[in-house]
Amino acid sequence: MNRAYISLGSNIGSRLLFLQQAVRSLQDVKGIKVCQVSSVYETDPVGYVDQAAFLNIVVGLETSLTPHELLKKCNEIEAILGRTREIHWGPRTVDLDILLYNEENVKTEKLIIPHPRMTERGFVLIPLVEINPDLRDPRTNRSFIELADAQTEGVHLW
Ligand SMILES: Nc1nc2nc(S)n(CCO)c2c(=O)[nH]1
Repeated sequence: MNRAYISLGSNIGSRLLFLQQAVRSLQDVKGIKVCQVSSVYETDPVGYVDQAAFLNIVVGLETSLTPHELLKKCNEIEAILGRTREIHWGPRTVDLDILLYNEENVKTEKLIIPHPRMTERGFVLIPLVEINPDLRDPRTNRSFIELADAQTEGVHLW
C-alpha cells in the first residue's frame, strides 16, 4: 500500500462545505483510504494575492492507485465541485494538489512530486506537519517541521 499526502484549498462560496465534499469524494474512490485529516486553516492568498482568503487542509491517505491515477481522480473531483480556471492561480471552489507519494520523485509533463512549491507554502507545510511531524523532503532529507516553523505568517487555525 502507498502513502500519499494531498493539499486541499477553497476560497469561493461555502469553502468548508467544498472541502468536506472533496474529502468525502476522495474517501469514496476505490483504492483510496483517507487516514488523516488536518485541522482547517484560514490562510492569506499566495501567488495571485488579489483574491479572498482560503481555507486549507492536508489529508494523508493510503492508496493502491499510481500517482497519475491519483492525479486523474483529483482532477475529476475538482471538476465535479465546479473548479474553473479563468485566472491562473485565481479563485477556485476547490483545489487538490498531490504533495507527496511515498518518498518517490515523479517528474512528468502532467505531474511533479514532491509538489514543486510545497516548501514555499505555509498553507501546505503547517497542516502537513500537524498530521505527520516526522516527514522529510525526499529531495533534501530536510525536516518539513523546520520549514513550516519559518512560514507561519498568514496561516491561522479557522
Ligand atoms: N493561501 C492559499 N493561497 C493559494 N494560492 C493558490 S494558487 N492556491 C491554490 C493551491 O495551489 C492557494 C491556496 O490553496 N491557499
